[in-house]
Amino acid sequence: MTVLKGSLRNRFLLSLCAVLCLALLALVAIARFQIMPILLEDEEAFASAELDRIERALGAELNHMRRLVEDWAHWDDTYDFVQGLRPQYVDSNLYESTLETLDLELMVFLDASNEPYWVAGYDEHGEFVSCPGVMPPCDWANASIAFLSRHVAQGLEDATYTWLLAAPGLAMVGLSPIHQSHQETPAAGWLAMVRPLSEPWIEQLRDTTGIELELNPVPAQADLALVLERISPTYMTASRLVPALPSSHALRIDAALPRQRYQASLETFRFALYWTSGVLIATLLIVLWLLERMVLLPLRQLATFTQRLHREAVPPAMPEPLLARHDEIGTLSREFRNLLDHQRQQSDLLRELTLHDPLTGVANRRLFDQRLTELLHHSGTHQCHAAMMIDIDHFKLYNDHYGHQAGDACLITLAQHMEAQLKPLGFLVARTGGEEFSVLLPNTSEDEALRLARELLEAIEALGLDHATSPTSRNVTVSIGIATQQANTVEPGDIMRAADQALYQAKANGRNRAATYQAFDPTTVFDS
Ligand SMILES: Nc1nc2c(ncn2[C@@H]2O[C@H](COP(=O)(O)OP(=O)(O)OP(=O)(O)O)[C@@H](O)[C@H]2O)c(=O)[nH]1
Repeated sequence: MTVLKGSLRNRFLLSLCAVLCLALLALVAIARFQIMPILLEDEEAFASAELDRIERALGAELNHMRRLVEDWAHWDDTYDFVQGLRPQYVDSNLYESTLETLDLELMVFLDASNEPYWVAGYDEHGEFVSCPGVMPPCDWANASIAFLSRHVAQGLEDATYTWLLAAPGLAMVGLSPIHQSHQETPAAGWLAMVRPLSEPWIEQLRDTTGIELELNPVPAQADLALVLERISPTYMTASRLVPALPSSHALRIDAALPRQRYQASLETFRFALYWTSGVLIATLLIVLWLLERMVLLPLRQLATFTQRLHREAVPPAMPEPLLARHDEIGTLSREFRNLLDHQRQQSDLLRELTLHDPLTGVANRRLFDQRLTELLHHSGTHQCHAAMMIDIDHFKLYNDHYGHQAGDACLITLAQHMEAQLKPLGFLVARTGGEEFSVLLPNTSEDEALRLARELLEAIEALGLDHATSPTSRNVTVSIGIATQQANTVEPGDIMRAADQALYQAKANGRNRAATYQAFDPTTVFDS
């Protein structure tokens, strides 16, 4: 069967493809505008939480520093030391291993007038130095000490402070007033401890937090918000500024973070997307297959059947599988078949009407001529056929006497009688005129035709249909003309003209009789 461009199958296929594309577009749009922002937001929250952890770790270090500086500042020996009462303090406490153990770069003792009393620390060459005040070799610490003195001079409350230092180097500072341990006395000075945020210290912070991080001094900015940079699908950097001293600076925490959560979520989403797409495509294919099986295939069968109806001389039968279906197509097929049957019946009836005489029910002239033509054209040269022409004698008188309706009844009675007598023998009786009948007698010789005509004459007279005004008989009688045809070279009209002439002869000879007409010799009329 030819596949039509605009066939239902192609249109469904196109429509389903369009639906599929739209559904996939919708999925992609959902992914792009709904899912991805959620994943990125989640990733931002993750980065923020990681930076919070780093800040908490820094806070814990500052607290540790706070406790350390407070311990030393609230030690009575320190209190005595800054008042010049315990000079041995230096030898017994401020030696190199103390700072090394405490991981300090510098310890500064300020006296009650906020002047440096003692300085101990590592100079720029890494050499441990310890000296009273900011004098060589402790002058390298000038900048830090000046910064601390300035802060203290600004009128700090009597409390312990910790800061992150961004300049001159990365460091953590603890500052505490020096008090006696058990007595409420005014502060005797301040103790400052500076711990460098060295690479080993940062490495330790990395170990503690499990985060790959850097601490970098940057110029101070108003906006301390999180900055996230997605370097690759698997890796990103998150930065946040934390306040530090001096105020012109800030400390930036840079963390390199894995994008595992994002990747895992993305993977899960992709997995779901692929499966959804797969299920969608499979569903559409199944729908197409079902459509093909349940609708398109039977529709094509129905279309093929209707095409064959036009093409084939013998109408084909409706395919049985279509009729057996219990769905709409089955109903349509059955109704279509019923319609066809009805149409055939109607056309049979129409043919019947066009080929039969409506009054008597016997064949009409059209059918008679048709059969006669077929018979003569399909006969061999040795076959002999005969034809009778029958005319009711004095039928005008019958009509005049008994009326037209009785005349009709008479016509019906005679026609039915003749058909009852001749049809079983395979002969065709037709009403070929008003009160004229013709009989076609295939494969019948002249003698046989004559014998049959005599039987018919007798039988009709024996019917005893009264014909009071007939000059021939008291009953209705007929006259019969007979002609035979032996060669198929003669036209159908010739045999009937010959029969007509024989009929004329029968009437001329006195009616209620049969006369034969010998082919091509109208003079040899036999009168019966
Ligand atoms: N009742 C009736 N009469 C018909 C019908 N058809 C033709 N006739 C009548 O048949 C008659 C034929 O008359 P004619 O041709 O003169 O023939 P006829 O009276 O039989 O005379 P002959 O044939 O010479 O014996 C006419 O009166 C027609 O009206 C019909 O269908 N019904």
